[in-house]
Amino acid sequence: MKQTDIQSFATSQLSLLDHELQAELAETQLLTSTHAPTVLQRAGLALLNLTVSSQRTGFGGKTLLELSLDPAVGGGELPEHGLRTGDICAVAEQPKGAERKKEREGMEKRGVDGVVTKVQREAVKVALDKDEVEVPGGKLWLVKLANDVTYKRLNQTMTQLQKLQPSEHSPLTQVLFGQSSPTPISPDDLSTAAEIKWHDPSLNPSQQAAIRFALATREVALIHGPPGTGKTHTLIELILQLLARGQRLLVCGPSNISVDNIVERLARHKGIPMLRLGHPARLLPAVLSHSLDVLSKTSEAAGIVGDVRAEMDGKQASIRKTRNGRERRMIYGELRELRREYRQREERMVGDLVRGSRVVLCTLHGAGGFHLRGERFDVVIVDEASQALEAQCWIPVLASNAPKLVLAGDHLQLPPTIKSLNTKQSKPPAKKVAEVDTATNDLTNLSIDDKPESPNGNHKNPKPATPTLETTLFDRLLALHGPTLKRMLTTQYRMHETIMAFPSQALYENKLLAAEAVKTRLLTDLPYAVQETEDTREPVVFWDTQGGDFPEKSEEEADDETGAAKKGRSGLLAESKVNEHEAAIVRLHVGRLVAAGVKAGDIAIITPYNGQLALLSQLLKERFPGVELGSIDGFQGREKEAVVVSLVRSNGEREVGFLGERRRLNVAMTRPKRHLCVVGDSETVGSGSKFLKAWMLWLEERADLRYPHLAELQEEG
Ligand SMILES: Nc1ncnc2c1ncn2[C@@H]1O[C@H](COP(=O)(O)OP(=O)(O)OP(=O)(O)O)[C@@H](O)[C@H]1O
Repeated sequence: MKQTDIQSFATSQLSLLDHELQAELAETQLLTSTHAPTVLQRAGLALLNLTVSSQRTGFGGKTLLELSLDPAVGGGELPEHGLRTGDICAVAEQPKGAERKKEREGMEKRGVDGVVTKVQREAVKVALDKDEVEVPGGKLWLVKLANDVTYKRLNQTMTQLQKLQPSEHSPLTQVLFGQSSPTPISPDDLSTAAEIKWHDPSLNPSQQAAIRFALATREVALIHGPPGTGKTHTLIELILQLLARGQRLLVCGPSNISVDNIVERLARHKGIPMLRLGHPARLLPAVLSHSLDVLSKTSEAAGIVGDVRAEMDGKQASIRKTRNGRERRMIYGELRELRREYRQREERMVGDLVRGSRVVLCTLHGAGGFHLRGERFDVVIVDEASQALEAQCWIPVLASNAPKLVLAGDHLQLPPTIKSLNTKQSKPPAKKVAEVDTATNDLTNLSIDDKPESPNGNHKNPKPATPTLETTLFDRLLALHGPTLKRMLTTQYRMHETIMAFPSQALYENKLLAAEAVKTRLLTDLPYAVQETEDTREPVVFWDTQGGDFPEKSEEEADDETGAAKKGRSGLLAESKVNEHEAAIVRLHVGRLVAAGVKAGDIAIITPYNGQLALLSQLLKERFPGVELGSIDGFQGREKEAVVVSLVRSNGEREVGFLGERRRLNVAMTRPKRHLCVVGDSETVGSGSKFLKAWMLWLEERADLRYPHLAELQEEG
């Protein structure tokens, strides 16, 4: 790519991002203006009948509100709601009665915006965005807003990229855009890397090779980690090795959980000066002690900052007590002064902490915060890079000024969540970008993509198609520079070798090996008593429902038949697929596993369709408490001893919908350790794509095959 290509890349990303934002804003606005508050609450978009139970000063000098149920409605535990830490929301007076609609239209104007910082059983905490706002009185509600913060930062980043002058293109940027080729790794570099003293002597050869490669690389290295191959394990060793070479590192992941995972493991190695940037409310307990907020409380400078904070808390409390307008204004004035002072002191202290850290860890988004301004790093490491938008990856790249980038991920699992509330498949969906860690399970719109693609990337094509938002940096670099840029981890520590066989053959060039410890592990080898049955001795079971007796239905058809009320679903939130007979097979199979002694907590049921998920929950939750139910997408990154997959699609038209996305199927079939049970119609599913056809044939040959009979199901059910 030439200079103009970098510009046009950034320009096209900006326009795609804007398009997404507009779609999201339109959707949220439509939902909140056309639906009653109770409907929004059931749909997970609002929380009603709240009151401010406390108000104080939080990190960054922001006002923190604690909202609990109004005692007038009985107080106590909050009802089920969909608000999560990190959600952007408005706190506003709850509209009532006939004026409801009119009032809601003005809601955003009257309410105050903030971010959810903590969700508890009886309270939700919100950090307000603006400094001087009057918190509305009376009965309040909390409404989710479109998350434009994410977009704003992506937008800033792409604008920065767009404006880079050719003289400002670092060698890394040039390689990332194909203006130059990666520097060949010299024998000198490799021989230095050969003298490695490993912290973890148990690393396997492919992990060692990936680390040597990443150490020797000048600009960019990709570590390709198929399921269970110890990608994070490898990154920890890489981080230790880079530190031993005196390098300063910025380590990021797309979600808080991906970052915390690394912090937790790194923390086991004593004495590493590391700092976790990010809001403490979102952090795991073990990670907290390395987080900025805690360090700033315990460090020396914290005393001085704490004094101002206490004074501010006092003022906040007195605001809520006084009703006198003049007095309130005066207190607000004083608060403003204090806040300014607080911020100055805090920034100085934070600056010291950041400068003193050799490893800074944060989300990709978090790397764009002011804390890193002007900081320099030697290497940026991004874990789960194939689950991040390319624009997100540019945040730490530009913020860190680092000459070297290491991306770890698996581009053959699901890409970042780009989704829409509009689930009609017939028209092109308006998509939205969701924060990966707050992703819900609405899956119906991910792109159906079964293009033939070499796992090495299509590097023979020198002109890859114009990247869309979904094209990850990982994918784009593979297409641009080919497989020389990556090293693949090949020993997996999760699956029985039979479970591994198909994904290895179909997606990973037949290169996966099962580690000795897991290779032949069955449910009967669990560390507790499990009876040997025709199920527990099989690593892979396939219930083939072909023949037309197990038809799918749209969720609406199923509801109409049972007369079930559509709880809080509007046209925008509805439309999925269910397969009732398949659900009965799942119940039968799980029942048999449990009867043989497999603990319910060791079993997961996953399906691509929300409708089926709801049905399975109804059927199984009470009967088998402890069995985990989830969407395939939500289960990425997870594992279980036994996994049952319900494929749902069974129809005369042979439509497979988003089963056509092989990366989704890959995730589904690589979650189990000892037992995979697939329930599906080989005729319908096998017609979906070459990949699905191959999978169905493989299952017919290699799995323990079952042909279900309706009568038998009814008997056992
Ligand atoms: N060299 C090794 N020897 C023994 N066990 C290993 C080795 N490398 C990784 N493991 C084990 O494999 C499992 C998976 O490792 P890790 O969590 O790092 O994998 P991952 O690739 O990041 O996971 P995912 O598949 O979710 O991406 C862990 O239980 C880890 O302890």
